[in-house]
Amino acid sequence: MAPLISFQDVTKDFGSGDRAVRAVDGVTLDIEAGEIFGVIGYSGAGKSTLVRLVNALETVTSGRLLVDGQDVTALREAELRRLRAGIGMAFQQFNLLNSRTVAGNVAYPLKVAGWPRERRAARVAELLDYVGIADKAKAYPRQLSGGQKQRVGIARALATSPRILLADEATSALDPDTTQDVLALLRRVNRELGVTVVVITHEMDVIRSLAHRVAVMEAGRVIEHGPVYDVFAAPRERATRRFVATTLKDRPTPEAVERLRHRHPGRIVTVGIRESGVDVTAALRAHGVDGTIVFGGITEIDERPFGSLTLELTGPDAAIDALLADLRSRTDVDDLGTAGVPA
Ligand SMILES: Nc1ncnc2c1ncn2[C@@H]1O[C@H](COP(=O)(O)OP(=O)(O)OP(=O)(O)O)[C@@H](O)[C@H]1O
Repeated sequence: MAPLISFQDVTKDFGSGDRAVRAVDGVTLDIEAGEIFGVIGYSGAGKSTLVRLVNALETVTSGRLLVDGQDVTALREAELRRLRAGIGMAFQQFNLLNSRTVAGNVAYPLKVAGWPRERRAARVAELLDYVGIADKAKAYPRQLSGGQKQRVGIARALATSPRILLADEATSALDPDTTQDVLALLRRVNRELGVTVVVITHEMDVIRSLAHRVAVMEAGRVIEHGPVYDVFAAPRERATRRFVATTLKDRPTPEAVERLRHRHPGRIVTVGIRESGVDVTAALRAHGVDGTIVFGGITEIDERPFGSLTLELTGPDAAIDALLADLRSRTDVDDLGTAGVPA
């Protein structure tokens, strides 16, 4: 099946001459129908610009961008309107109309699309019910919490039953609990309504708990992309490693290793815990080595186990070496050595 969104060497420049800024730089990337695709990067990396090209809020400078098989750069105004009707967008700052009620905000895109009043009312009721704020229909945005405002934003984005939902830092203004609620809603939108969701974020936790695949952006370029699990398990680029480190914190920093050495004179190693399953305890027993867990963390990414354990190993050197060789054949092992004898 052809991808729903296909960036083909897409570049976007703002301004020209000395003041030109290349916000998106030669991006080639496919987003498949039905997936939740995450785009992560630090501020200014070009994430917002990249997704704003999809609904033609920005125009492509060079390259080709296909959305649902159509070359966006070649579309005329009437066709662009149709394209945009098939793409919803949720924003960090919600972008609600403060002078309109919740129902009025959700009805707005339907009005623009020419829906008659009765059908609009029924659709709004259905949407508010779906996002869980049916009781707020008559409230005004200023009377809502951030999470409620984002539910309105998502209901509005879904009003015309788009195939694609672009969520630009949709949870960045929310507290952690509310963030989880909104992420759960986005997951439902994807699973139950079959909407392809593109999330932009600078938070790896959002990617970890929501996305199937991820692209990491830096200075306008996609520096790495793939299934979230694979990118987490084997990050190739420095920026990616930094993002991964922010979410799990399972591996000791150099300072923490120093502290560990003071408390634990034995050999310290970090063993990756992966889906392939490594029974560390059984391996210790088999090689006659004692192990004390001194650091670590295991979580799930895409519902698969992921993390690491750092252990202090004590026993004959040869036995420890044999143990490490055995573990290395099954997972990644980082040998941090012993106090005074770094590996
Ligand atoms: N309309 C514009 N005119 C000029 N430069 C722009 C415009 N929009 C974005 N840029 C520049 O393009 C680059 C990428 O910005 P963009 O907003 O896409 O990044 P981002 O990764 O989404 O960052 P943030 O998370 O801070 O929004 C930045 O250098 C920004 O200053």
